Amino acid sequence: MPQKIKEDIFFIGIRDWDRRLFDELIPLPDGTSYNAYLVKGSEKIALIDTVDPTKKEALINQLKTLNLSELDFVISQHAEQDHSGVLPEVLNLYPKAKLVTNKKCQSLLMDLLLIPKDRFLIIEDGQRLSLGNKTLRFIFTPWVHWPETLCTYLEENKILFSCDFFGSHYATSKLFANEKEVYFPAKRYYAEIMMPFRKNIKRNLEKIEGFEIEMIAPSHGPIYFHPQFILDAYKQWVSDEVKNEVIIPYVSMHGSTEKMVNFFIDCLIQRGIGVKPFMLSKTDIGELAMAMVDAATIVLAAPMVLAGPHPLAIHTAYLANALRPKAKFASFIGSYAWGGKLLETIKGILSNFKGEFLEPILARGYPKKADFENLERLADEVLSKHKEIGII
Ligand SMILES: Cc1cc2nc3c(=O)[nH]c(=O)nc-3n(C[C@H](O)[C@H](O)[C@H](O)COP(=O)(O)O)c2cc1C
Repeated sequence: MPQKIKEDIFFIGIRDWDRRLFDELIPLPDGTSYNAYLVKGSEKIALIDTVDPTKKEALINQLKTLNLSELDFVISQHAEQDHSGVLPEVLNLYPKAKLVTNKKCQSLLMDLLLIPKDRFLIIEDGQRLSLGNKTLRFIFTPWVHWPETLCTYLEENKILFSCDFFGSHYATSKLFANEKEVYFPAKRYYAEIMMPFRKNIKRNLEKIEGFEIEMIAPSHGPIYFHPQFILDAYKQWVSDEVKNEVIIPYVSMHGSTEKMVNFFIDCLIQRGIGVKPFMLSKTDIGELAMAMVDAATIVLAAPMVLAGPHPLAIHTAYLANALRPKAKFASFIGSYAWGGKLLETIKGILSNFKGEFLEPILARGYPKKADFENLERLADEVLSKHKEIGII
């Protein structure tokens, strides 16, 4: 059933309580929601985004419940199918409706969903669209997280419809966000989806700060009734500030690397450094991504397998490189028996990393006295680097 947000403004999103994987990659411990919104002006009616195609019927039913004789505009803020996937059906149902979006989104929608060109009404950055007593203003916010992304500001009610920006994969019966509940799902979402575009997010945050915002209505997760909380959280996440923390994603087949990792964890704790280990064969990669939002140092740990790093370490290095965390230091711990290309392979994958590589520690087989001494030395170096940048 549609839920009223304010007079003539409705949430007609769908909660996907049971979904456990997104993009065939991202774990969804809390499910998700696809939020569509309906805005009724005195003269025109606009739908903002649709839902994932798997929830097509549920959205159409919500629209039918509202008894609309016609829909004038369908705003598409993002071409990805979890928001655009039901556009073809909606446009069929309301043949007079114009699909309102920017040129980039038009081009993507034509290719992804085969929407004919004559259905579009193309808008420019900052343009207004009058619904009578309500006015929509479009704010282009590129790269949150695709090139075409835009937000819609409802001027009279000071509501920012932000699509994926500020979203969270969090299915909840609450329409409005409870700050404590939504903080970690929103941070996880930022880490997985937004972090690679940190610099763009920063620019877009500054851009929307020019608007007086009383409510943020994203396209995943609950609505922010007190948006300052999520704006402040985003400012912190996109800042260059890092925390006195070391993340250790690790894998070990026969216990040698694990022994080194456990010893290194103790060394760091003794030096007053926060540690977050992640055993790669078990970890939820969303948790790992979330830890990458603010850790100062990442130390990957893995043994040699078939002349290179263990494949799980390769996968993680690839992911970390793509997510572009703001870590300032990185290193490697591992074990081998006869040789191969371990460090070269990892460093080659981490091509986006612009920080400093600290001397890695490789043990031949099970770690021995000299290896433990080297791990102590690496912990000392991490300590002095964290002191150098003023986080201890
Ligand atoms: C399937 C497999 C392949 C391996 N390939 C290599 C290799 O190419 N080069 C090498 O130096 N060691 C290789 N090793 C040996 C391991 O790197 C070595 O035993 C290491 O100490 C294992 O560390 P772990 O106890 O943390 O798993 C291989 C081991 C296994 C089980």
